[in-house]
Amino acid sequence: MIMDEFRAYDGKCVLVTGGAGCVGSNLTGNLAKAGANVIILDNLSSSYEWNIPEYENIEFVKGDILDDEVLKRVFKERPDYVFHLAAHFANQNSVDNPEKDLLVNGLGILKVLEYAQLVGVERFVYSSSGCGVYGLDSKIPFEEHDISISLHTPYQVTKLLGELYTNYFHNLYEMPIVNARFFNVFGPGEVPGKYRNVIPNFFYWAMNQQPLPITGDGSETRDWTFVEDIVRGLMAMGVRREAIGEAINLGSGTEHQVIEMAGIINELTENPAGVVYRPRRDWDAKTRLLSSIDKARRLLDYEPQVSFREGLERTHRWFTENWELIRKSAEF
Ligand SMILES: NC(=O)c1ccc[n+]([C@@H]2O[C@H](COP(=O)([O-])OP(=O)(O)OC[C@H]3O[C@@H](n4cnc5c(N)ncnc54)[C@H](O)[C@@H]3O)[C@@H](O)[C@H]2O)c1
Ligand SMILES: O=c1ccn([C@@H]2O[C@H](COP(=O)(O)OP(=O)(O)O)[C@@H](O)[C@H]2O)c(=O)[nH]1
Repeated sequence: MIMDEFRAYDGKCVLVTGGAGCVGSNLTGNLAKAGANVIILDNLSSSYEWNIPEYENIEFVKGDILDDEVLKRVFKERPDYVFHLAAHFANQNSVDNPEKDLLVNGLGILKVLEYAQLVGVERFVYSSSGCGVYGLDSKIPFEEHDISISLHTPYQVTKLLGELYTNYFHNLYEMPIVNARFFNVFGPGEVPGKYRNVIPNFFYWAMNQQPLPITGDGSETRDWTFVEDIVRGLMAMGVRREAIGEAINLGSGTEHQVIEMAGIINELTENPAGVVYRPRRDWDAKTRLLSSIDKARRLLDYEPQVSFREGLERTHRWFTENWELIRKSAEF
């Protein structure tokens, strides 16, 4: 996947907070392949060390973004680029633990920005969220200007807050920030669990031959985006000048229904148990999420490469190859 422009990372120091997670483990592997010296700062609160790619140019520092001592240690390396992915994840977790959510996603990003400002980074890329910034009053497909401040979970509030902080550092200190608005990411690297996304959890239950619980009527849609496409978009955001100061959607630009996704997963895993219907989650007001990716195409030459079906097949392969580790790690 290495394109010519990603050679800009060769020999550079890149800090990835949350680099052991789903997106982070895929991003750090590709940065390492591009020749970067990668530092992962992650407290493993929602990820596993076995998931970190093994390259000699990846250093893993176990620690918390709220801990000044560990922040001083990683910023002493004077990173050229920061990808800030660490977060308290995600909606249901934030409804259950709203104060922790604010601490990590609010105070956490503020601290990382303060240290990034002190050392003077070439780029600070923040992983914002489509579900966090667009609301019921935003027009579908969501364009970057059409944001909402009528949100439904603490996580959505704090993902938006993160953008307000990055914009503030850009406006006052001219920090070269980019706000990457991910739509529902899926793919190898996301271990199932109580607070994880639907696709890894459906694979887990299907591989255990359990029925897949559809929370709603199954007609709900999401703009599921394969993690490798997200990584290509992120790496372009790190090097493209046109991206500085911008918020840019990273999605697939297509939507699929939950019932379709469940059917493919049951087919791939040969799960005879089918689906069961459960009530919609009380905070889950957005029955459709769909990105416009025109801006990403224009500014980044971004083009999703992996179809939904192929992405699910590749995720299934990862589950099969890592089943014992996944089975031991998944907590519900
Ligand atoms: N996955 C999605 O569908 C999606 C969609 C929109 C936005 N995002 C955002 O993208 C980023 C990455 O998402 P992901 O799916 O890889 O999530 P993830 O939970 O797999 O990764 C987040 C990582 O941050 C780490 N972390 C949490 N709190 C920390 C702390 N206090 N200090 C240090 N590390 C900490 C976790 O251990 C984990 O490895 C997050 O910021 C998330 O909000 C994800
Ligand atoms: O156990 C579950 C969890 C989620 N969903 C559906 O899957 C979609 C995506 O849910 P997820 O929690 O992965 O992401 P989010 O709702 O935060 O976008 C939503 O339409 C949910 O209704 C589901 O049917 N069963």
